[in-house]
Amino acid sequence: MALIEARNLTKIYGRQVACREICLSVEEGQIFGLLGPNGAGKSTLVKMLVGLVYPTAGEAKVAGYTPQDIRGRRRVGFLPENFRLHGWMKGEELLTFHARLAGLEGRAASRRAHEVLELVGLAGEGQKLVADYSKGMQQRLGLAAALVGDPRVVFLDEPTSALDPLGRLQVREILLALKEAGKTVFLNSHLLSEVEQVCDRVAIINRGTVVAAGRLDELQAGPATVAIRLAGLTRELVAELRRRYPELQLEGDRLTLALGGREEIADLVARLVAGGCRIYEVRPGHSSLEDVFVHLVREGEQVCG
Ligand SMILES: Nc1ncnc2c1ncn2[C@@H]1O[C@H](COP(=O)(O)OP(=O)(O)OP(=O)(O)O)[C@@H](O)[C@H]1O
Repeated sequence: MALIEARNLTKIYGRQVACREICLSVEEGQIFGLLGPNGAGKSTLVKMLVGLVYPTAGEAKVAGYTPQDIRGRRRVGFLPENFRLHGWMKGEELLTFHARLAGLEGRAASRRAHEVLELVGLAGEGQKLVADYSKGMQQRLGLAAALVGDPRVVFLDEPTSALDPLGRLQVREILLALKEAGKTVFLNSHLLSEVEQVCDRVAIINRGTVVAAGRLDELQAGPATVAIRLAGLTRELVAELRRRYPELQLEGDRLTLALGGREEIADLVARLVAGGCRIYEVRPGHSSLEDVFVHLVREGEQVCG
């Protein structure tokens, strides 16, 4: 069942098109990653999905309701990118306040505040003023506030930008625990390695348009490389291969080629063997998410000038 659905979502600010006819759907229990360069429209898309910005055109459903519907909002947690928490409140007080807003009362609200403080690694810091928290601690507190109402769907806009490597690891663990508990997570992140490690599906947007979407292995299934250790390669065979693979490199007994896809490897090896080569090692490489991202964003720049 799709818990997040966007159909032709478009947002135009004056003459600036922030999002153009975005379609996507996220199944229940998935961690979905949204990637894109600065200004691509990621935050605008999230703001439309959580009901903070009205779309110019198109529609969205989150947890079965339109983003403005209070019944849907009760099921949604949100950590905005540039959030400001009340500095004059203590951490625990702020979370108890958010727990009350989410409908919990009295002891249940303070118990839940304790639980989420612990979940984000701030147990023992709840009596400090939020203004005295470090940036990373404030980000953890923001994440705790997003989770305090036990939402079914969580939108996190750059949740680890202020965190050290250990903090990032903890957030990844929290995201995986949320998935384990059946929650749906929509993650905006610049950190490709983070997305690669936790997301089931990914969309890449550039200049307000989705330029790729799918499972990570599908996105990475495009151009591939292969490194082959071999003996007996003749000049004629090298010339033949170079016509087909202009980026061919030969160093000692190691031949490296850029292929159109991994499925070409079997035919390539068969041709080498038929040409009299002995093969010692075949090592396929796949394109990283970074390769895919850079390729798509650069391609977009060339098309748009
Ligand atoms: N309130 C606004 N008024 C006018 N233009 C806006 C507004 N919010 C965003 N934009 C424009 O819409 C485009 C998309 O911005 P958005 O913040 O959604 O991008 P982003 O992908 O989240 O960027 P970043 O990664 O830098 O946070 C940008 O050109 C931005 O200048």
